[in-house]
Amino acid sequence: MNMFLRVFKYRTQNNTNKKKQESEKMTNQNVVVSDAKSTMKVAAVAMAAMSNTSIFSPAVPKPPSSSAGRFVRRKALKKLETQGGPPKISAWVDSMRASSPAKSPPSSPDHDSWMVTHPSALEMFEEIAKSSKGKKIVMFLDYDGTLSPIVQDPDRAFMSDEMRAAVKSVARYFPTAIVSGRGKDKVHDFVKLNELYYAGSHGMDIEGPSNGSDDKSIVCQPASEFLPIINEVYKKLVSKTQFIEGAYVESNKFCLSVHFRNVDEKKWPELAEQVKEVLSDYPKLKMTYGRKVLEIKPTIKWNKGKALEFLLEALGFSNSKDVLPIYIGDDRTDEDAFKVLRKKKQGFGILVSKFPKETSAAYTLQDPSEVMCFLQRMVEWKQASQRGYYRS
Ligand SMILES: O=P(O)(O)OC[C@H]1O[C@H](O[C@H]2O[C@H](CO)[C@@H](O)[C@H](O)[C@H]2O)[C@H](O)[C@@H](O)[C@@H]1O
Repeated sequence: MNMFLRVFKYRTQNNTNKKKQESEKMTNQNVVVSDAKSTMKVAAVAMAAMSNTSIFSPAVPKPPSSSAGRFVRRKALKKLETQGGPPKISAWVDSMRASSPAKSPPSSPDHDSWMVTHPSALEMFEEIAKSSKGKKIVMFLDYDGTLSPIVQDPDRAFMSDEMRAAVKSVARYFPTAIVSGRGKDKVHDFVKLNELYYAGSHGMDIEGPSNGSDDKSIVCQPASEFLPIINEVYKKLVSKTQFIEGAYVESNKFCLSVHFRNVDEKKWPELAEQVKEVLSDYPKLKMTYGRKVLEIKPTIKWNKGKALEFLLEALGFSNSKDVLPIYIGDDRTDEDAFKVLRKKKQGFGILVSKFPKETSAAYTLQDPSEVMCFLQRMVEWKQASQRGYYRS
């Protein structure tokens, strides 16, 4: 991508009434791209993406009936996150439990039937490779639980050197983006590769690869106006939770994570109470449940799916015939990206999970070590096909 940069800033306040209402949620969008024409284009896409209120319900294969309880629990959790009015603390705690439900072990009937509807991306590699014929593959990778294993201490979720080498090789052949709930700089510090795109804060902080100077090819920060209240809430949450052993509030710049992985379950109601109390003063913030974490985000219509769409457009791949996006992730927040791909009938979502889960992903990988194998296989396949050895 050409690196002559211009900065384009726009505000949505002066738009139509609908846009005015929307702008209460998000008023400032900063976009930097390589030339004025594409700047306008990318800005327009971002605007369109922000104002799109429709939520797609893809034709996800029906889960096996024996898993019904788990899927009903997920639905209840979603309802709790999205419905208006403050839920009771007991409901919060139920949701905290539901966000880490009991697992069906691999080889259980549940697991076996799930693998039929969501086969292994390694086993289906030939199919995936075949469907990329004539298309440019773009890789999207979540970080925690995908490139690094889930660990007790969020600050020590390091990725292995072998994984780093695999990601580096993939990025040599395919544009590659890291899409994470972490702050962009923090996830960059973990990954340590300058040649990638980074979408931190659940996609609310996007930056293109550095060209060696200080310039960046793409910058998109749709939640920049929320920075002051996020910082304010961060301080309040740190202060309110400081005496709850094991609680950890992590600042992810445009969003916050309140970790309860190391908090005794008996203390979860107390933690929930404190968080609820702080958030009651901030109606412009919303909360969702992640893996033993409460995620606090601005109430804007932006998520990892929007970040994926933004990046594809910014990379010049708005024509779905030319591109095969592959998105690999393990988290509920990755489902927004899987849904986008399913809706567009474009590319594949790959869920990283050993256990059956409700998902819009087409394929699965069991854990980060399988993710690494998949990335290595992509590179070997690309090298072989460049040498003309690969027949599909
Ligand atoms: O979008 P992601 O890259 O998957 O980030 C989601 C959250 O990941 C991190 O928390 C999770 O991983 C930690 C380290 O393994 C684990 O201790 C924690 O329980 C998990 O929830 C990160 O710390 C959060 O800020 C991210 O939002």
